[in-house]
Amino acid sequence: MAGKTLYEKIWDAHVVRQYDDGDSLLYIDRHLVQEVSSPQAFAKLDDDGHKIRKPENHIALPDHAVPTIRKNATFADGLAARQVERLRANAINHNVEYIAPDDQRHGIVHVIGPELGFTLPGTTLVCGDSHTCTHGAFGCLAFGIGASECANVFSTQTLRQKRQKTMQVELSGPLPFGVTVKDIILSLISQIGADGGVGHALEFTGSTIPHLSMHARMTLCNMAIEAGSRVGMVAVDDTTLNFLKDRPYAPKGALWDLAVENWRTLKSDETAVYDSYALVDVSSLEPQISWGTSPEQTSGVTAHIPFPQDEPNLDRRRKLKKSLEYMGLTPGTALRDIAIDRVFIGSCTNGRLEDLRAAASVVKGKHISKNVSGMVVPGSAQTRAAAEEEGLDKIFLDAGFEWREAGCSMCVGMNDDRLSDKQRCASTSNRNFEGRQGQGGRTHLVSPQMAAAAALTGHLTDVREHI
Ligand SMILES: CC(C)[C@H](C(=O)O)[C@@H](O)C(=O)O
Ligand code: SF4
Repeated sequence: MAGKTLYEKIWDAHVVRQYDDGDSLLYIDRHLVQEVSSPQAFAKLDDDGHKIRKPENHIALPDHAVPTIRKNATFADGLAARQVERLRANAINHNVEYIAPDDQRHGIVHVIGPELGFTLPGTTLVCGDSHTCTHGAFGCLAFGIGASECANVFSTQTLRQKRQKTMQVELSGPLPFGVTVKDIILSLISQIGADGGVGHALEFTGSTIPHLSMHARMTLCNMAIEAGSRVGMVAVDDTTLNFLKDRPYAPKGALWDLAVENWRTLKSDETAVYDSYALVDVSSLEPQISWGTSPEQTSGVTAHIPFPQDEPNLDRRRKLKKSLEYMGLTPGTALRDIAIDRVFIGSCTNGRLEDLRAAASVVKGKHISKNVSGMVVPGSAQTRAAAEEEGLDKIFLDAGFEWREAGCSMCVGMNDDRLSDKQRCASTSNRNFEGRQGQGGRTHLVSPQMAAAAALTGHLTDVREHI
């Protein structure tokens, strides 16, 4: 008999009820609540006269709309200010722990969940945010949900869900010089497409994984949703356990030992069968750059902008033309010749300490191009403090970058950090949709090292020539 995949193990352990149509009612262990997606859920709760069933299983914090200059902070607009204030009021009203922007534990939900040890292996964790897949790096079943689902989790601590198919994504070989996990996941998405993972829970496996830190695994799982998959997972190993030990919300003492015993079983059985399979030959990768308006429109740094007439599929050809028009790019241009105006280093994809270290190592002792304005935004207050302890802030400031406070910042145009019309940005975030970083703004997704190198030269460039 076939064994179970990691996804199936955690799923089965959380089924409360099985419905005739194949849906399952799942028990939800933990819920992260942010300001953009929660107002309707709290309103529904209040309208129905319901209380939150287990307030201690939820943490609320604002990240999307918070200004990243906190002193004399002004909000981008009335909506942003209202969202943050409503979250605070709703959380207090419902006895949910609220982490304010000036709290030392503050940050982007997907950065602080793991930092606090709120994200734990074997659990189900949800948030009204599509990048909740990030937490799957800890061998937990984490996925983004909609506002009405948030209301269900509040009042019942359960969710009715359809079980996904499973996809094994094998990463093979060591990371070459100058190549990072960001390049792995961008390359996977360009290979299988932005819809390649639809209906599937991805599990990243293979010889590359044991060498990846938790920070790197989170970057990997963060972008599962950009391949169309709500879930991205990595099995538990010593790296996972070492990261979590002694974190504030992680179990302690005998409970820790008991938990570890259970968590060690959180890997797919040898005999497990996945519904589909993809392979990334990591050892042959080069640094990647997205050049279009979907993360799948990505190529290696040595490539050129494609010619739409070479695309045989008419629908794809039309989309390609439209992307290049929006991006203001001419077919045949070398990616390395594209001049940029701005650099953004941050987000829940690449705003963690290792990312900042990597970017700092490229710009140390140098100065960014006079044509570029650069911004570094740590993913959390703790990340910011740790970076300052190592002097990374000084390296960035000396190089001409701005050093901001934690938040989603220019990953998404919901706060003051935005691109203006036609501004071009090398960004470490995860989405390059039209208008994502500000109306008319043009985004190139890259790794932190690649973003740092682009800041130095004023154009997209190959980081391998700068380290
Ligand atoms: C605003 C929020 C709900 C959204 C998401 O669902 O992911 C945002 O975080 C994003 O990255 O696009
Ligand atoms: S940093 Fe970007 S991707 Fe992550 S939660 Fe915020 S807006 Fe979404």
